[in-house]
Amino acid sequence: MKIDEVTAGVECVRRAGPDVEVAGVEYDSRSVGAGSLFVAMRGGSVDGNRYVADAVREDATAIVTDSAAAFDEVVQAYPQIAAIEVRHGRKALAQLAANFFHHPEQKLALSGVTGTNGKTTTAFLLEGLLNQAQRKTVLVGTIECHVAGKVKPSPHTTPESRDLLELFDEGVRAGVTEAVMEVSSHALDQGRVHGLPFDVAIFTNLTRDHLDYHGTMEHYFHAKLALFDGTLGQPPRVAVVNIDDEHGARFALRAREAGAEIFSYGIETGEFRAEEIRMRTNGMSFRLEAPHGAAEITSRLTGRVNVHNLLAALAAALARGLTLEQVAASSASLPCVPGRFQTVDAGQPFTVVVDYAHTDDALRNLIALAREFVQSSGGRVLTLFGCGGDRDKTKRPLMGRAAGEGSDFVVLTSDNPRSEEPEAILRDVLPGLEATHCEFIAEPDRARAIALAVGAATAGDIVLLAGKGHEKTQTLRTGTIPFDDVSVAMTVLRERRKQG
Ligand SMILES: CC(=O)N[C@H]1[C@@H](OP(=O)(O)OP(=O)(O)OC[C@H]2O[C@@H](n3ccc(=O)[nH]c3=O)[C@H](O)[C@@H]2O)O[C@H](CO)[C@@H](O)[C@@H]1O[C@H](C)C(=O)N[C@@H](C)C(=O)N[C@H](CCC(=O)O)C(=O)O
Ligand SMILES: Nc1ncnc2c1ncn2[C@@H]1O[C@H](COP(=O)(O)OP(=O)(O)OP(=O)(O)O)[C@@H](O)[C@H]1O
Ligand SMILES: N[C@H](CCC[C@H](N)C(=O)O)C(=O)O
Ligand SMILES: [Mg+2]
Repeated sequence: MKIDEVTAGVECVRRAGPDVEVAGVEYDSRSVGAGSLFVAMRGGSVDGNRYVADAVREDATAIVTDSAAAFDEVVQAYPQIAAIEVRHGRKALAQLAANFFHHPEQKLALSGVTGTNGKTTTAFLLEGLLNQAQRKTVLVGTIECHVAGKVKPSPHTTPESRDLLELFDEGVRAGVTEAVMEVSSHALDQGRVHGLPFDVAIFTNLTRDHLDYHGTMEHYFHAKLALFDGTLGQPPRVAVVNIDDEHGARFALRAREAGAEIFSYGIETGEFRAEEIRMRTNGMSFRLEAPHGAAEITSRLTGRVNVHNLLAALAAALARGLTLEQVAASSASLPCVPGRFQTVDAGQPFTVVVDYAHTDDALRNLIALAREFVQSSGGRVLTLFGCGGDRDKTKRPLMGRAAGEGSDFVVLTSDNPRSEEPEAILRDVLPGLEATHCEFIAEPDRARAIALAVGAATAGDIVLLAGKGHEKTQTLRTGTIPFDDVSVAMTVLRERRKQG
């Protein structure tokens, strides 16, 4: 593709160099090959402009940079290279990639889910509803990506625009007509989804997380708002908003002002409501009250948070043109999401649950649900959890408090310590946990901690293994090792059985 075609619509500060052919668009020098256009941009940890020489060595034909100095250097040192200076690297990258992949984002109906918790679950549910209606989809999110049923690994909740557009392009070529994606606050803030024309935008909830990145809840709120208020280029056609959340009304107001139609949902308020909820450990049902009728909904998912997630997915599916009859008929067969309230059963007389709760709000909801379930058996709630390293430290004591307040016994352990000292993370949790006077033990080794939690359980109890959900690895200072809560728990349960 000619450089002029790739750069069409990109706001350039300066341009120089020849009229080159572009064979690929890359934002990482390590992916550059012959004919690539390399977008060199300043990041939070390194300056991509440092890698311009590497890109040239790999036979890049064009450099787009967010640095005036780097632009001058390319013009002087590499006259054979097309040089373009832009103000915002990631916004330019999004436009360049959209041009390069022939605008697949305009050939798909895009639904985006944002919020602190529930994005993965809601996205899976919506994808399932669309698939049941014979619509081919792309799914993008934390666990994995799907392109017309083909499963692909997911390095991020929301990939860089270039990778996203490549997935969309693959989808379009496979006959996909809809894309459902999780949109993280990091992605919104950085411009990874800049220019994407969302048809439906979903807000699940806003509670404390990621303050290491956003600084304050107000900044975090504004990052998420960008999906609704036209900041990305245009507002969504429909905004599906959780009106039970304390921030819901603000999202709805700003989306409406921007021109979106609002589909509000909530358990008791909102246009899409759940009435007569009946909850079981292995499923639930309720009557969906919608603006144009009502329908009986049955699901394999359980818990109040999943009533919200289902309402969001149902409202979004209706916004995408499915009928009430279609969504009601499909909901019962939608599978549970891996690592979200996933039970581990080796025939033991108590329940073991693996869940991805990694915020204080999610932990509190999870424990409250477990409490409901043990009420009839008279059992206890035993909670194992940790906090991720190199992430929001302010949530650590709050998670400690949430765990201690609701549980009968807590096992405090490591999540993904990343570059941090595991014991230091545990120390940050203690003030909140100790304030609750709940009995607890601290064991930084997660496998050993799981054995302790399961070992402490007796008939009728619920053991919650929180924080890592579907994850198959644990990241420590020494590297990333294979680790899976479900299989560790299964091994422990089987051994416990053998020992009688
Ligand atoms: C805080 C954050 O979002 N960081 C992401 C971001 O980093 P950054 O902007 O600081 O970039 P950088 O690493 O400084 O590099 C700058 C530029 O130099 C380039 N580079 C770098 C090295 C090199 O040798 N050559 C080269 O060209 C990089 O590709 C990049 O273009 O862009 C990088 C390139 O895509 C990501 O790898 C990195 O993810 C880090 C590892 C990360 O942990 N991100 C997490 C926090 C994240 O994004 N999470 C969210 C949401 C989680 C949720 O769902 O709650 C997500 O969407 O996944
Ligand atoms: N609607 C909800 N409200 C509050 N908590 C929820 C909700 N849905 C799920 N949770 C809790 O949050 C955990 C993570 O859920 P999910 O993976 O769907 O969220 P997410 O927003 O995709 O998270 P992440 O940002 O880490 O990708 C679940 O295991 C559950 O404990
Ligand atoms: N998307 C979240 C996932 C956290 C999962 C938890 N296991 C952890 O490592 O903190 C994050 O990157 O902050
Ligand atoms: Mg997710």
